[in-house]
Amino acid sequence: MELGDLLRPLLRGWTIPLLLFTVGYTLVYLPQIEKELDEGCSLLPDTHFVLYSKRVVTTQGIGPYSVEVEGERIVSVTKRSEAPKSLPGKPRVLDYGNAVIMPGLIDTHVHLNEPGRVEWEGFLTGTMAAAAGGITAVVDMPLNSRPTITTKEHLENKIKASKGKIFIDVGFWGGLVPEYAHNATVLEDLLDAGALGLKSFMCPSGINDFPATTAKDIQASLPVLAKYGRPILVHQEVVDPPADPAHLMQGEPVSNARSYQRYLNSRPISWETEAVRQLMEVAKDTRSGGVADGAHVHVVHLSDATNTLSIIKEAKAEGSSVTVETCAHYLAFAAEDIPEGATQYKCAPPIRDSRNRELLWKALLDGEIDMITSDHSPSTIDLKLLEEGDFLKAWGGISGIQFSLPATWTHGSARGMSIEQMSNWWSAAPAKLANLPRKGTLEFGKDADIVVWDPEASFVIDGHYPIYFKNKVTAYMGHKYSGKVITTFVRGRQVFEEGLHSPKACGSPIHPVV
Ligand SMILES: NC(=O)N[C@H]1NC(=O)NC1=O
Ligand SMILES: [Zn+2]
Ligand SMILES: [Zn+2]
Repeated sequence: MELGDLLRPLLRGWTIPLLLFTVGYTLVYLPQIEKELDEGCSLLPDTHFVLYSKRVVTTQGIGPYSVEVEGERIVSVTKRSEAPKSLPGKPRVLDYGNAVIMPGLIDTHVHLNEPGRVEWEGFLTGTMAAAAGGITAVVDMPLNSRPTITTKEHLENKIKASKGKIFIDVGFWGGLVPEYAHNATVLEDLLDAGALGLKSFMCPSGINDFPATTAKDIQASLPVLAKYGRPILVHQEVVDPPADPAHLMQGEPVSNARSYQRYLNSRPISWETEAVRQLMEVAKDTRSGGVADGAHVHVVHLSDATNTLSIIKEAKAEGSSVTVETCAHYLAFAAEDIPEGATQYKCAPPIRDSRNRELLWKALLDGEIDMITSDHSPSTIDLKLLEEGDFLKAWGGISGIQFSLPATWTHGSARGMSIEQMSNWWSAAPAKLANLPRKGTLEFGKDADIVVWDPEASFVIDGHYPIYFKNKVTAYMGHKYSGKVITTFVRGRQVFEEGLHSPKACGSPIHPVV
């Protein structure tokens, strides 16, 4: 008698119980485990629910819609004049009345600084602030974490460090530095490891381990990026003319260092214009049939709209694959209003005068600037030198990720911006830049990344206002804004509601679509 013959009668009696066990395990027990894993990820117990309001931003326009969410996705977007009824056995209906329901904001320019400079910021605090500001995804810059993210190993290490610490989804830009700019293998490894694109500086970055690239270095990276269809983002300042060394952190003490105008003069418009001129020259390679057809050049944080923008406009018109962002702080503040010694307003390129601010707004409304970011670039409070108020030596970087939505709305609505335009600059356009096809709009099948906010509610950011980023120094302090975030959903999980975050941080690292 063989073993099989022995087992056969045994198995015969066991077949049905075994089958039942397997089916039960798969249908009941496994989902239970998944649910437990997910427990604490959402403030809402439901995994199937409907959001309703009179002002939902859809691809068909803004109006009364219900948005049905099941699991991590949007499963329907339906126009209807009244909220559906909450009935037993049916998905719960969350009726937000006249509030705005909009795709979550995507901020493609943030410095979370972890690992390495966690005293400046970190995954946990940075993404808590983002969630409270209605941001559902960010793309993190390769600096100022330490080490900077210039190799595959560094990126893998960073992705590991984010585990269990992100409340929203986080993608990563890799860093382009002179050392590897001409080394296709290192760049390909970095892109294979998950960098959504590359980022480089055309001037000193403020930290020693992220040196500046020349236009030639950038040009060398473009064919590699073309192969992957990914962008390079460039900090568009070159030290030209090199007349004033005062902006350098280690410079000799100079008189008038508390004067904002003094700082502004130290980083003239010509720095931006010349960098963009050089950059648009190499961006010609991205044109159809060019050696870098498939790559894309993105100008970050445009501050100057007087001389620089026309060069970008021309490059676009001539067929180069180019986009440009500006930041919420350039749209919210003006040099004339910055008090002496108020280094919380120091950033690079600098905030310019109010006439320039109006030109930035005009360029956005005319479609010449593609999108907005926060360039949330915090440091420890001591590096801001608030007591000395020394603009020349203080860390250059504004913390503001939590206030991007209200600042943009307050200043934009005063200039005729619509909610849909804002949504385009803060969600659809950045989703396109980072190539996140599942994000950026409220549509069937997309990630349920959603912000609900009240455009009419206003508030003052004062000492009592809950600020979630680590070092609570911000240019937005003391200002009044309208546009209050009510709640934020990330892939169907309610991660923030009225001052409360979900108990667990269940955001995911974003991997490139291949
Ligand atoms: N290193 C760094 O984050 N620099 C940023 N800060 C800023 O104001 N502009 C920048 O590029
Ligand atoms: Zn920059
Ligand atoms: Zn930056």
